[in-house]
Amino acid sequence: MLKFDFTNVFNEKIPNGISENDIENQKDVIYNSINQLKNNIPGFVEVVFNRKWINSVLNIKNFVKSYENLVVVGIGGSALGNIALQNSLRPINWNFLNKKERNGNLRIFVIDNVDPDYVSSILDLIDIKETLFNVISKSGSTAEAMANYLIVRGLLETHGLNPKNHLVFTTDPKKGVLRKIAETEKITTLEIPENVGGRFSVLTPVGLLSAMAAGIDIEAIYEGAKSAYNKTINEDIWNNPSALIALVHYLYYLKGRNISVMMAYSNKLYYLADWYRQLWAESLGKAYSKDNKKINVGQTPVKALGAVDQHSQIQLYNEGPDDKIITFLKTETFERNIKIPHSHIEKELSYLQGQTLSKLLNNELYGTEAALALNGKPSLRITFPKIDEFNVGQFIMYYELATAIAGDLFNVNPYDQPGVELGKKITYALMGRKGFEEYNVTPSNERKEI
Ligand SMILES: O=P(O)(O)OC[C@H]1O[C@](O)(CO)[C@@H](O)[C@@H]1O
Repeated sequence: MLKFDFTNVFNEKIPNGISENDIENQKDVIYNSINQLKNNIPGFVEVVFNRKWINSVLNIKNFVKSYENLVVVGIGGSALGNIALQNSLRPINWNFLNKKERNGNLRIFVIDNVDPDYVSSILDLIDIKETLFNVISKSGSTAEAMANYLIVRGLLETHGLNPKNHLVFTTDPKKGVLRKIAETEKITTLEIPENVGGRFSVLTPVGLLSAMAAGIDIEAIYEGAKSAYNKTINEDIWNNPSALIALVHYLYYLKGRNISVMMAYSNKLYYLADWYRQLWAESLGKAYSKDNKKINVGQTPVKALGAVDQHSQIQLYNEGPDDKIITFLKTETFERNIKIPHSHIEKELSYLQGQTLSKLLNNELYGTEAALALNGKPSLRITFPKIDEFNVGQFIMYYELATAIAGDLFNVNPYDQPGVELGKKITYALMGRKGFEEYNVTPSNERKEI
């Protein structure tokens, strides 16, 4: 079970801080929000109470396990959840282990960008004959995902391999070009539920396939997610992590704290912060309210890694503008630990010798947290007793629900992303896609470069 500590959110040293009364005053909005989550269960919650999605992935387990590598091709919500699960629940050196050390499980790669240096370097690493590609796109129209799919497909054909044997399409059940191709060519497909958008889709087959392929216990992730939902639909606001996360971020936003930093004191948890960035940014950064008034709201999510970013960001967090609320992610248990040896007699080093790295890292967290509190900066802390499937499942569901509740507080629709469309259309026009001519902009002539 994750533990949540909001003590430093209510710290009296914070100039223009929030009080427990401020939370109590929002109870009605929260009750409405929770009732919505109970009576009108969102698609991203429904999936974890339905065996269908896990079964759809287990059905192709033997096919998947016959490969050495799984390469996910997708971007945004189709990639970030995969990356977060892989990095938090498998060792950081996973892809360097041999098959026996991986218990027969697959190496996992994610191609989410269209930087040719990056794509080539991943393709260089794998033996294509031993590789299964999971092309993930809800819409089937995202340029980056489709370009990389075409590259992979071309490569398979160049090697004389039957694409059908090396491809899985994870896409909308009815719509989109991937669905059409899959039907014509009888390519294996997994469904992304119609009512679950990309950034909320990690617990659908989008995230489940690569997790299963890496030997991650997907049932335990679901158990964690279910327990988070059950805790969130309780009306005791003080015992409701999702509601409190949403509320403290919203109330501090109203007081000018328009940046939400998630600072993980664990390299494994860092990728959850990356996943959170899309969730919080795309869901809450909106021009219009639910009742169509121009409001231009949103809180900018930033990720940071402890202790590394103490030496790059913390000066700013401690002394810079009062525009941030910080969430610390902590783990009580590391898979491995390292004792710092006694190598010197110099007393400047004696405080380190004989101690462990885990103790140093967590004390760095406490030090940073205390310094921020003394400087009047709000922070909360989420503790993982252990980084395992159950707790990661909880974390994901708590944050998806917090985002839904924050949508009500900010009075925006957390499930759309109209602001992404214009840039996409201009790109289509620049790439010569028919039907998008009106979006053509002249990229170079009118600009001045020095
Ligand atoms: O799965 P798709 O449809 O390719 O979309 C990828 C990503 O693009 C967006 O639609 C826009 O950035 C995200 O919401 C989504 O996660």
